[in-house]
Amino acid sequence: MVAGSQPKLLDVGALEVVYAGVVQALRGVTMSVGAGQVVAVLGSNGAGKSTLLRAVSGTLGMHGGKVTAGALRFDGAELAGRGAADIVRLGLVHVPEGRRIFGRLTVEENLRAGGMSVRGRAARARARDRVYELFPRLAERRDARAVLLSGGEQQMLAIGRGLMSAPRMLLLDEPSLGLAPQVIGKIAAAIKEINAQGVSVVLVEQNAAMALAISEAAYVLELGRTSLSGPSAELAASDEVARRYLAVAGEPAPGADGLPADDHAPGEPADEAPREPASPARTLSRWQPPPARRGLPRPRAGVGAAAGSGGAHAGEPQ
Ligand SMILES: Nc1ncnc2c1ncn2[C@@H]1O[C@H](COP(=O)(O)OP(=O)(O)OP(=O)(O)O)[C@@H](O)[C@H]1O
Repeated sequence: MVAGSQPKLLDVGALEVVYAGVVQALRGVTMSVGAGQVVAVLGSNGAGKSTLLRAVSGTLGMHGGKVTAGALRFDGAELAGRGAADIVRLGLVHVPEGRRIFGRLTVEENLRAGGMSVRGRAARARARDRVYELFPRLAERRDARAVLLSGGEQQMLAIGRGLMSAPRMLLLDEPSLGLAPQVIGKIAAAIKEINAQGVSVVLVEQNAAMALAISEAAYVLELGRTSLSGPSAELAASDEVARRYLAVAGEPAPGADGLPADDHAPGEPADEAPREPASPARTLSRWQPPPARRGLPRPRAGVGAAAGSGGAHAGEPQ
């Protein structure tokens, strides 16, 4: 069971999406997110994760995609046929992959752009202050042009900009992409804090260890279908997920709370990894079945102890 005991805020039912009239990207994906939950969506490159977020946020059209079947509801409201701006007004905000911030604008100006739909100067100032409280580093760099920020700071800014319209749910697409482990820990901690402040989160990630550590429930997509779903702890403990998505030979996964031991201030040079996935081994798309591990440590304590764990099952999670 994923969200049965809580009222469902987001309901996706048997969703099918086609790009350019020919590429079938989603083939009947069902997902539900309860109010106050963090739900992770995992899967390899091309599995359909970004497509799922685009469908929910009404941005598929910008990419030449179209929902061809299925249901999409947010807090009971039908999302089909609504434009992206209308969906933001409902309280659903999408932070797409790749930190699409305005490089030539300052941090403050980027945040202002994110709050344009918010009525009232005082409400906008409150939202901005909340972002600066969450990310003190952004406050320090408020007058810096976004292009000069480190990768971690840019990701904070992308999330902060999404928070400016005071969403009820954030759709985060790969916030850890290209960041060093200690920065990923900071992003994970921020997601937990945002959630603690009452915002539900759908977290698309290739960093399965981080995503499972901070989410309550998770869905695994494969070739446009849900192949596994269940409580995150059960998925993390299942042999199949460990074998396919948590195989990190010799590299520590984030701690059980998703936080790193290291606590560098964001923006320091050590923060930013080269702009590519931090490690092939922890990136689902590039993960290859490891050769015989020859005594290498298991990636997480307890992983693999529950082969075929009852909580991780295909399709509908209920
Ligand atoms: N704009 C597009 N036009 C045509 N096909 C697309 C488009 N965007 C995605 N696709 C295809 O849809 C499928 C799902 O892609 P999607 O980007 O949703 O996967 P993903 O799981 O998010 O992968 P990644 O981790 O690489 O972003 C893939 O086959 C992809 O090639």
